[in-house]
Amino acid sequence: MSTRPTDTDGDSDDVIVVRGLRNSFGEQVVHDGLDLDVRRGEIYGVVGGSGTGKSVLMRSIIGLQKPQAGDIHVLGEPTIDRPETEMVDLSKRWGVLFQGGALFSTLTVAENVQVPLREFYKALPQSLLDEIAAYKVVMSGLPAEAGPKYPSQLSGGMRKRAGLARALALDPEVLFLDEPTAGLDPIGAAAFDELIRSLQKTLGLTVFLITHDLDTLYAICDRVAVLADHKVIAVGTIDELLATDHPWIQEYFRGPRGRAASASVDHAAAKEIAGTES
Ligand SMILES: Nc1ncnc2c1ncn2[C@@H]1O[C@H](COP(=O)(O)OP(=O)(O)OP(=O)(O)O)[C@@H](O)[C@H]1O
Repeated sequence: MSTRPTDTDGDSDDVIVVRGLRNSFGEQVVHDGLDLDVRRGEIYGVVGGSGTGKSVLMRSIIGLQKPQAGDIHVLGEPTIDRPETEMVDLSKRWGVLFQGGALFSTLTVAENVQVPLREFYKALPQSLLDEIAAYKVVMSGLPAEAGPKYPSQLSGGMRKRAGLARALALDPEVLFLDEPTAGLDPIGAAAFDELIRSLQKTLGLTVFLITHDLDTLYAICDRVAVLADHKVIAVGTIDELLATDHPWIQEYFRGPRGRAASASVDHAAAKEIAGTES
């Protein structure tokens, strides 16, 4: 486990590199000297108390929030102070699922998925837009019949999947997810976790995942970064994090909910082994 990145430039295989990030709103300092590195092909979880700046961090990385200081590179390219046209080209290479899905309520699911396609590839014929949207809808685990429905006609879990279908519209290399399982029941959340894991494997995605969901952290994250004191105070596998003596980390992962999440992963692993052996 590392508490800070070991070099200043990041590894060439790092898809996201943040150095010396500072964000503040008036007197309130959110980040100060924050560093992180996300490796290609990993699911990188980000946790921290409420208000520690997880969403502001994600918004900074994708260029929606201009930091006071720092360097950010995604896929080897800077995201701070880029000319808009260059930023548009870069942003085609990632997909974002915001908290709450952020779907357009007056558009159907299929039309929502087509929004980024229309924005970036204006000349695509409608037949092709329809075909791509239908494919992304099914890829996100929705029935094909969900395409012509409006967000208000879907359950919370289906709306998340619709948001995911839109995030996947441009075949991204990196997927940013902000609290994807918030508001889902445990079964729906576990199914969504599985979907993320399987998409990450089959599409070779790198995933930056903000979550409060301990089950998600245990089930699918390769490494987890902990935000506190305005920076990433520790990053590693959950076992590595458990070996630290930071009080917040201990309380978070060893508290009753952390123990329950750990037990449920152990139980799932035992069932899988039993299934393989029978
Ligand atoms: N545009 C803004 N203007 C002023 N303050 C902001 C703005 N955006 C975020 N903040 C503040 O920055 C802090 C971090 O916000 P952020 O949403 O990143 O927290 P978070 O860690 O994602 O929280 P949660 O886990 O509750 O979603 C909060 O105190 C928030 O009020």
